[in-house]
Amino acid sequence: MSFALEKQVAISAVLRACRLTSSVFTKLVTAETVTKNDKSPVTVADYAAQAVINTVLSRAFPEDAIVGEEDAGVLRNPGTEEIVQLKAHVVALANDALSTPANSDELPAWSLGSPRTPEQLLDAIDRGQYAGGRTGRMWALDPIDGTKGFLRGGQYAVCLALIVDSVVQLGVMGCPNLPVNADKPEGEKGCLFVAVRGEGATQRSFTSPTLHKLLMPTVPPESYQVLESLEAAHSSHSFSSLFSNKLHITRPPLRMDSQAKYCSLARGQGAIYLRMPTGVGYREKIWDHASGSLLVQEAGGLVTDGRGLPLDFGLGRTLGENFGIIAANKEIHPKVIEAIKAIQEEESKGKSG
Ligand SMILES: Nc1ncnc2c1ncn2[C@@H]1O[C@H](COP(=O)(O)O)[C@@H](O)[C@H]1OP(=O)(O)O
Ligand SMILES: [Mg+2]
Ligand SMILES: [Mg+2]
Ligand SMILES: [Mg+2]
Repeated sequence: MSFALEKQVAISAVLRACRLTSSVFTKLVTAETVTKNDKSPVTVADYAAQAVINTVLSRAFPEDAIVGEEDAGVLRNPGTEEIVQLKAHVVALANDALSTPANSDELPAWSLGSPRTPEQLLDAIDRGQYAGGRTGRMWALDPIDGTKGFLRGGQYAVCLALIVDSVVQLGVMGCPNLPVNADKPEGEKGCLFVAVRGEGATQRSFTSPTLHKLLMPTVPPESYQVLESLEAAHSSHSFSSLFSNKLHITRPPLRMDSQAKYCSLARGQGAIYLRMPTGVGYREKIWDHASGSLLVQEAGGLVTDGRGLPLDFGLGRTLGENFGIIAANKEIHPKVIEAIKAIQEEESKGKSG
């Protein structure tokens, strides 16, 4: 199945959300960032982008479920003047993003309906509360993946995937701060990555609708480089350094926030995306890996957990008991799994010896 309509709708929704997040960044004030219960940040832009994308999806596919990262709980109980203003700003940004004219290849604003009331937009955010599961159609949405990257002006991605009966069929990611040409870091920024299962991985700029095919290159061992999280709390940097020693990798790790790592890997930067657990029992979320893992697979790579097991998108909102994430091209991937096993064996011998 080609999912042509789903692809067009997802591209339009992600591009609208990316324009919104980019416009917010330059004007963001501290009061517009809230700390969630898990201590991670959420900003006015995360809420507004989720409102925009869920509104577009609900209009095009009213029956589809959505598993989105954010919920509107904080905005529904405005206990302080700051939250009242945050809610007003979310509403204004979302309505603005839904009503501005788009490029000719996108869904036109008129097709998205008239301005939404605050209640409609909060309801749109909360359409993302679906619990996930084994069967049926559902969208996985991360309105801003890498909120810390967004806040520091680094990499972040607006990530949307369609999952049907636990299998990711479509992935669309917008990376506003990623250069269109990886070899020209100071050139035009704003890349959209699109993958459809069985049809390949593609990239385009935000401004031109032409999709360019991505194929992961063969990488000689002396050019291996590890892609990993910038945040040491998100993946084990110490394991990564043991791993680099094991494979005699001399290049320093390429650290960046968000699923921009999958995007970079798919277009030939780095060679191995290594995300090993830090040991605090964090469960990876499906919206953090659905679109990126499909992109890498469609570009010719393999994505599994650290034991070589496939990622299971049918377990609910998380990937369950998965152990880390490994993405690499098909030649390198088995070597990575082997190296991880060897390090773990050495570590356990060290502990028992
Ligand atoms: N303790 C954690 N371990 C692993 N990933 C985390 C943790 N806390 C948050 N994340 C999520 O990891 C992703 C960012 O990882 P990376 O380090 O690859 O940029 C984000 O989705 C982030 O959420 P968020 O979407 O809120 O930014
Ligand atoms: Mg978050
Ligand atoms: Mg995320
Ligand atoms: Mg997020």
